[in-house]
Amino acid sequence: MLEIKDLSVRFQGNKDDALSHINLSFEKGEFVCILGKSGAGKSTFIRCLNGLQKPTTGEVYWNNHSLFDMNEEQLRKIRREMGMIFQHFNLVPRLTVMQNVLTGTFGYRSTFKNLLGLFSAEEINRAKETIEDVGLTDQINRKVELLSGGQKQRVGIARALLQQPKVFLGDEPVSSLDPGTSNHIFNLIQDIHNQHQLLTIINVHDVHLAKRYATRLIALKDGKMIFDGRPEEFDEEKFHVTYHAASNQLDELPVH
Ligand SMILES: Nc1ncnc2c1ncn2[C@@H]1O[C@H](COP(=O)(O)OP(=O)(O)OP(=O)(O)O)[C@@H](O)[C@H]1O
Repeated sequence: MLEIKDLSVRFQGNKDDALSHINLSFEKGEFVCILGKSGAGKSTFIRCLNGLQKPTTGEVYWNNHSLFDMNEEQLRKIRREMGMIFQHFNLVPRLTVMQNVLTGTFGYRSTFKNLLGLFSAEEINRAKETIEDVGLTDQINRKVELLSGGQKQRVGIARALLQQPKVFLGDEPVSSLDPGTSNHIFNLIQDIHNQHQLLTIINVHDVHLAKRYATRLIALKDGKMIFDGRPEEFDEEKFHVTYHAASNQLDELPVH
């Protein structure tokens, strides 16, 4: 479904790769968490998957089509199939829950319609259902700036869901939330993942959370993939290597 071949990214002016020769493939139904300490390359990786970040070398294939050979219109179509949620929610604070969620239809509509803010009855009904799915019906007409962090992330999830995505991408979606709320958000993501049989790929700092929900873990360190396996295989030693060991020890470690 999603295939990454020899993907490397080096930002202009940097002497090291942010991502270095990553090879991976993902299938529908997998719940993948990406681990790694700050600066390991997690966000850059997620941004490559939906074409927001162009690699220096390598390819990302979506159902056998190269993302980086596509024109803007083709890429826009693919992005509709990729719902994305963010650490800082990326909502419009002065708009209501309903208005924010309806922006999830933008990928499907002409710019002219977007500017006029026209939504069909069908779109409005679907948005209402999605807001109900994330448990925010009682907040539907409230401005998003008045909501808690957990509620804001629910709006972000509802907006992504309205796109009817096949892939759900998360860039540290619970890093701004307390542990209890993070659990609730992960429960919700898991329910949605199971119900719609998605491919879910999420960056996360909390290893316990990742091990509880993921079916597959990937660890990055200094842009290199140092682990790819089942959550139960990510033991104390792998944890130490991912978060503490010096980078110059990496060459001695096999990739799992
Ligand atoms: N736009 C940019 N220009 C230059 N360097 C960048 C840019 N974006 C990221 N980097 C560098 O690329 C590397 C990987 O960054 P990235 O944000 O992907 O890491 P991360 O694992 O997501 O970190 P965090 O957990 O702190 O969000 C870092 O060394 C970072 O400084």
